[in-house]
Amino acid sequence: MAKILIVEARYYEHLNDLLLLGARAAIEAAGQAHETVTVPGALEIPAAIMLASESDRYDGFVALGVVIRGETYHFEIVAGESARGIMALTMDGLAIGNGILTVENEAQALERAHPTHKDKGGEAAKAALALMELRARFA
Ligand SMILES: Nc1c(NC[C@H](O)[C@H](O)[C@H](O)CO)[nH]c(=O)[nH]c1=O
Ligand SMILES: CC(=O)[C@@H](O)COP(=O)(O)O
Repeated sequence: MAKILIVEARYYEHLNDLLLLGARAAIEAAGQAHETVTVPGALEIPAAIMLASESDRYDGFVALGVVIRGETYHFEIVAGESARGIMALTMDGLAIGNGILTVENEAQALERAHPTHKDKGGEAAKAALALMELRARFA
């Protein structure tokens, strides 16, 4: 059984709960195991994945979080740099699904976080599982 580490940036509690529901359901439907760790914000997710990957305990990773645009340029930094960090780790060979929502408002986030709506948490988990399968195929 493979083990996936879910790294969640718990910036919006209720939205993260929905993303977690979807991600965990997808992993369990695939018959795999999961653990979850929490970081303060999306900017900390890439570092948390990097640190966890050094343990060799996990076969894949799912990044979950919500970044909602505010008044300043900080949205671009948080959204862009968390995505860039995750992509860099993915290109370094880690199987990571990116479920960090980068949206204009809470309504957009809710629609995408809800597992019975756009289920971006489940989508990210399925992406990580797909990369894990590809890695096994090419091994
Ligand atoms: N505004 C949001 C943040 N900001 C916090 C950063 O992610 C980071 O934790 C801080 O800059 C300290 O390094 N994080 C989110 O996940 N979502 C936001 O909307
Ligand atoms: C995405 C953010 O960092 C944002 O929530 C922060 O809000 P503000 O730009 O108004 O400080």
